[in-house]
Amino acid sequence: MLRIAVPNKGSLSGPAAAMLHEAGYRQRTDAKELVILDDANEVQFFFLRPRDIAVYVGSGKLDIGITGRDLLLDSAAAAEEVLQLGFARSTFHFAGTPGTAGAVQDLDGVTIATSYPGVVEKHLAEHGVHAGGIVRLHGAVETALELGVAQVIADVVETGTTLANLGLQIIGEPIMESEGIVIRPAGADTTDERAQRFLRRLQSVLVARSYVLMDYDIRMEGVEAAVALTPGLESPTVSPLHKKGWAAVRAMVPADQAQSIMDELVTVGARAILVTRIHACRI
Ligand SMILES: Nc1ncnc2c1ncn2[C@@H]1O[C@H](COP(=O)(O)OP(=O)(O)OP(=O)(O)O)[C@@H](O)[C@H]1O
Ligand SMILES: O=P(O)(O)OC[C@H]1O[C@H](OP(=O)(O)OP(=O)(O)O)[C@H](O)[C@@H]1O
Ligand SMILES: [Mg+2]
Repeated sequence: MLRIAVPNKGSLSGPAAAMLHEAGYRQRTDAKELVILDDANEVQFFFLRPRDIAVYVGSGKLDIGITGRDLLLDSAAAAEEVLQLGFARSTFHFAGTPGTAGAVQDLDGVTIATSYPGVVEKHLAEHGVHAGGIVRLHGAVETALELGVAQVIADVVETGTTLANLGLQIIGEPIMESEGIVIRPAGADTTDERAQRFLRRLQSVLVARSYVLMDYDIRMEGVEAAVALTPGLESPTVSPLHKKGWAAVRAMVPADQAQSIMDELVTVGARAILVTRIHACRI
């Protein structure tokens, strides 16, 4: 039985549950369920606080976990990233009232409030900066400035709305980029078939979401120019049409390029171009 840690709340939990459902795994129907067994797939899911997931996986008590890259780094757990999932994307920044500081080098002796002291301490050490102190908070970190708990904050920024609403400005370069990731214990057996199967299923969801299937008809003499536009993953399927001198082509194309590829295909003579969503796949 593969034991997998899944975020039980916060920005990671909804997208993680949706991805696992799409990958064919049983998910909980009640948010109060903390452990569920998916017998058919031989996995057990443990719904844990996102911040604790790297700790459990790093200790080897669980085989795999879904968490945020920033949470993994903050925990300093002996776990490693094995797959990026593309959701809960955020950037981690220092911020303060305008004029407080221009770069990380200006933070010598400055008090910094954050929910991610591990990430901040590592970044300061890399830049040889000695803060005046780090105040650990569990949320609503931006408010620490108005309440005088710290002079600067370090926090997650997604749209920048929270900072803008409080009249705060980003200081210096991003500390790190984060997103939902899959982690395994450091040095875990990479040939473990059960873990590989789980990772393959999630990778397949990522591919199914980011590609579409494109079909079109084209005269034989136009096939080479057309397949150059739709090379597919391996190579496109080209089949003869009943009408002499014509072929049908089928290829996977990146979903976000589908419209521009269709524009190009029309110029090389393609007709009846159809785009279909991919429900599931294995590549
Ligand atoms: N507004 C946001 N947009 C995108 N990702 C976010 C956002 N806020 C937090 N995250 C990401 O979510 C993960 C933190 O999850 P966690 O559940 O601890 O906090 P949360 O999503 O802010 O939830 P809450 O604050 O309600 O507890 C981190 O990887 C972080 O980068
Ligand atoms: O750039 P934005 O789009 O405004 O998003 C960033 C905000 O979202 C998160 O807060 P959350 O709502 O999770 O509350 P919290 O601070 O209590 O964690 C994060 O801590 C920032 O405050
Ligand atoms: Mg939050």
